[in-house]
Parts: sequence; C-alpha cells; structure tokens
Amino acid sequence: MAFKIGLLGLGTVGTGTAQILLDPSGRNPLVEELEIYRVGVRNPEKTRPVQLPPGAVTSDLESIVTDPDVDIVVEVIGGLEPARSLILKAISHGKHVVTANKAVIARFGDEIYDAANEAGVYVLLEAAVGGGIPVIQPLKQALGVNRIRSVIGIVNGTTNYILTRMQTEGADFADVLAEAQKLGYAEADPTADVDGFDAADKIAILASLAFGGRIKLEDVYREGISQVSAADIAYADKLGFVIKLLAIANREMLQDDPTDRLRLRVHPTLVPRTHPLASISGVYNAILVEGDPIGQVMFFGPGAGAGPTASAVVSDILNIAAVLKSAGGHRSTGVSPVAAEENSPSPITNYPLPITNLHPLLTCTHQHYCKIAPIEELTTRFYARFLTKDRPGVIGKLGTSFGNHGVSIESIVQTGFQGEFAEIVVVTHDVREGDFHQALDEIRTLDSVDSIPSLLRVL
Ligand SMILES: NC(=O)C1=CN([C@@H]2O[C@H](COP(=O)(O)OP(=O)(O)OC[C@H]3O[C@@H](n4cnc5c(N)ncnc54)[C@H](OP(=O)(O)O)[C@@H]3O)[C@@H](O)[C@H]2O)C=CC1
Ligand SMILES: N[C@@H](CC=O)C(=O)O
Ligand code: NA
Repeated sequence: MAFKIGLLGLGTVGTGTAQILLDPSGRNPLVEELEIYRVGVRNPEKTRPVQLPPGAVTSDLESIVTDPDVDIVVEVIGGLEPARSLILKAISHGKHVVTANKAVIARFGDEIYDAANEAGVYVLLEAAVGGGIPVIQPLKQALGVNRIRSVIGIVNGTTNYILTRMQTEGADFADVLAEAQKLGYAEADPTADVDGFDAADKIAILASLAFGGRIKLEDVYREGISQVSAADIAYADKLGFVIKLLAIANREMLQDDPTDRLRLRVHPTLVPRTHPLASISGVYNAILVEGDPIGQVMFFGPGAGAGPTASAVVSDILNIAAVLKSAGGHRSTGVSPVAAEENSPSPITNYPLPITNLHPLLTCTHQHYCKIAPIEELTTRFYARFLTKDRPGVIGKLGTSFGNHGVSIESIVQTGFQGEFAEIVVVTHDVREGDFHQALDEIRTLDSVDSIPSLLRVL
C-alpha cells in the first residue's frame, strides 16, 4: 500500500523532503511506502537537484490538492496565499496535510483546524517550529500530562546566526544576513526573521500547544533585532550576558490576578552567560520548557536549513501514514462525497477516506482563546544605554528619576564616550514595564540627557 504525496513547493525544504523520500534506504521501512506522486512549483522549467517521476512537476497546484489519488499534501511553498487556500482545498478534498508554514498556521490555524477536524483529516506541522527539532510532537504527546509554566525559546535560526556572528567575529549585520539567505535559512522576505515576526508566529504556535488554547497573533508582543548594536553586544559581554532573540510564553498565576493570563513576547534579551540558552549559537535553536511535574526540559538542534527541516516534514508524513496503515484501508471504492456534491461528470470512485476518530494526540481540538496580559504589566529586568552631556551629577539625576518611579538599579556605569556625549549603561532589578517607561519619559525631559539608543530586557 503506497501513500501518494502531493508536494507543494520544491525550494529549500521541498527539495530536502524529496531527497529523503527518494532515498529510503536505512530509514524507517515505512518511508519506502511514501511515493512522491505530484510536485507543484511556480516555475516547472527550472532545473532541479532531484530527479522526479516524469510528468510529476506542474505549476497547477490546485490540480494536486484536488487530485483524488493524492493521500497527503505537503505544503512547503510558504507565504499566506495561495498556501492558505490550497491547504483548505486539500482538506475539503479529504487530504491529510503536512506543513512547515508557521505564518499561515499562526494566522489561520483556527480556520484550518476547524476544517480539518470536520473533514476528519490531520494537519501536522513539526517543521514549522524549531526546524528539525522535535518539539511540536513532544508538547502534544510526551509532555502532555504536565502543567506547563513556561516556554522560552531561541526559535529563529537566521537571527541567532546573525547575532552569533556579530558577537564572535564583530561581523556586519547586512553581510551575515546575506549569508543566511544564501544558506536557505531566511524567509522569502527576511524582515520576517529580522523584525521578529517569524519568532512571534512560532511562539504563538508553541503557546497554543503548551497552554491548550488558541492564540491571537496580535496579542504577541514583538520586537526584532535591528536595534541591537555592536556596542550593546560588547557591553552585554562585559556585564556577563549574551544577546539572544528570545520568544517567551509563560503563565503567571499571581495572587491578585485570578484571570490566569499568559504573557507572550518576542524581543532581543540579555541572557546571563550561565543560562542554558546562552550557549545556543549559529543556526541552532533551543526551546526550554518548564512544567509540573517534569521541571525543566530543553530541546536543541538545527532550527533551519533543508535537511533538518525536511527531517521534521517527513516525520509528520510518516506519522500520518502509520496511523492510516494501522487503521486498515484508507481509501474508498465508493463515490467521493466531494465529487457527488460538485456534480462531477466523472464521479471519483477511489478517494481518501475521512477518519471518523482522529487520534487525539495528533489533532488540535481546543476552541477557546487564551487571555493575554499586556506588556506594560510584565515584570522584568532592563538594560538601558544613555547618551548624556558630560556633566557632574548626571548619574545622580538618572538615579533620582528611576527612584521616583520605583525602579531599583542593579548597576550603573559610565562606559566611555560617543563623540561629545558620555555613555552610561544601566541594569535594573525586576521592575514593572509600565513603571520603567514612566521613568524613561521623565529622564527624556532632563536637559543633560541626549538620547536613549538602546533598551533591552534582561532574562
Ligand atoms: N528554509 C528553512 O530553513 C525553513 C523553512 N520553513 C518554512 O518552509 C516553507 C518553505 O520554505 P523554503 O523551502 O525555504 O522556501 P523556498 O522559497 O526555498 O521555496 C518555495 C517553493 O515553493 C514554490 N512556490 C512558492 N510560491 C508558489 C506559488 N505561488 N505557486 C507555486 N509554487 C510556489 C517555489 O517554486 P519555484 O521553485 O518554481 O520558485 C519553490 O519551489 C516556508 O513556509 C518556510 O517558512 C520552515 C522551517 C525552516
Ligand atoms: N527563517 C526561519 C526558518 C525556519 O523556520 C529561521 O531562520 O528560523
Ligand atoms: Na520542529
């Protein structure tokens, strides 16, 4: 019994996926039963590094998702449209779907999972978060009995690659980004990586699984890495930190907050050098999950790139094939309900059967939306860099303004000069974000303060 795959996209991830499927030797024997049946691309004339069955490649992707012979559609074209419509069409034609597309799931996951549950098909997305790292399946299965307290991750390979190279070699931001693009790590529009959108999509997906509710993407607070300068990387290093783009989801059950809200945020963060996430470098990702009773568990591995991401894609295909296989026949010889409904002139008589009882550990069934606390209510430490006039008493004035708003300072140092201005770096103790910003508003009015070029949170 072969499972016919309709592969949408033959770029970085699609090519890696085809390479595994075309070379099953030494892998799980079920891989031999997965057949690349059709492949959809934008430009079928392009020379490809994989040899595909004759006539398999087409630019008519709709014909793949509606093809009655296709069992599993693999969406690795990326972007929002036509990805969303193709996934929905595949579902309505009874196809199971595997996708690496976090952007589409973070925005349209509710619509897609409602449709999939109704149609009795699976939509799996292991590749969408952490590339090759198994993290989606463990959250759904192996960690499912835990009450999750927090998920903290380095979930974007491109930005971690950029920050690592800036830190270790003093490399230039634009040069390293171009390299990450060449290596196939970056999104088609790399601002999705640099400005934190990709990490926000990923933490929304992880939080939804960890905390068992849907997440509205606009509730995720987001900052990218473009404001991180070489100077901040150097000062952070002197203070015993490395700067990482972290994606954080945690549940804070405060005594005076009975609503049990989540805090969701993506921003560059000073991570103490002794923290397990501090040593994650290059394109590697890591996701630190804390729950009860397990305590801490960390998932680590390559977060982007053809081979690792394809490993996750094919593991999802394998999971679906295994479930279909253990359920016995997965095709019907009757007339397809879709063909009947569409009054098809040539009724389809061999089509994928919907599954009446979807495996509860492979599906996503939650319906309610999680409550999210606003960023102003976050309590965190801050790092701030100030440019001030070189006058006596400036540090005292900064201290007074912070004190006026209940901000307690852990360290304050004058680090040097930038032209005519003195540079002062402050690290605070834990402070309510809203109070910290009020203090900064007051500081900005001080005659001796020129500007505040950097403001970063500290883990
Ligand atoms: N790259 C990575 O490391 C990772 C990527 N992902 C996700 O995987 C997905 C794919 O990424 P990646 O492989 O890097 O992307 P690429 O840009 O390398 O490949 C995209 C592929 O899809 C095809 N395609 C794109 N748009 C259309 C369209 N409108 N109609 C037909 N074909 C289309 C392209 O065709 P053609 O070849 O003819 O141009 C190409 O084959 C994205 O959702 C991405 O976020 C997830 C984890 C890691
Ligand atoms: N652009 C993404 C690719 C994987 O999801 C990244 O850099 O992490
Ligand atoms: Na993954």
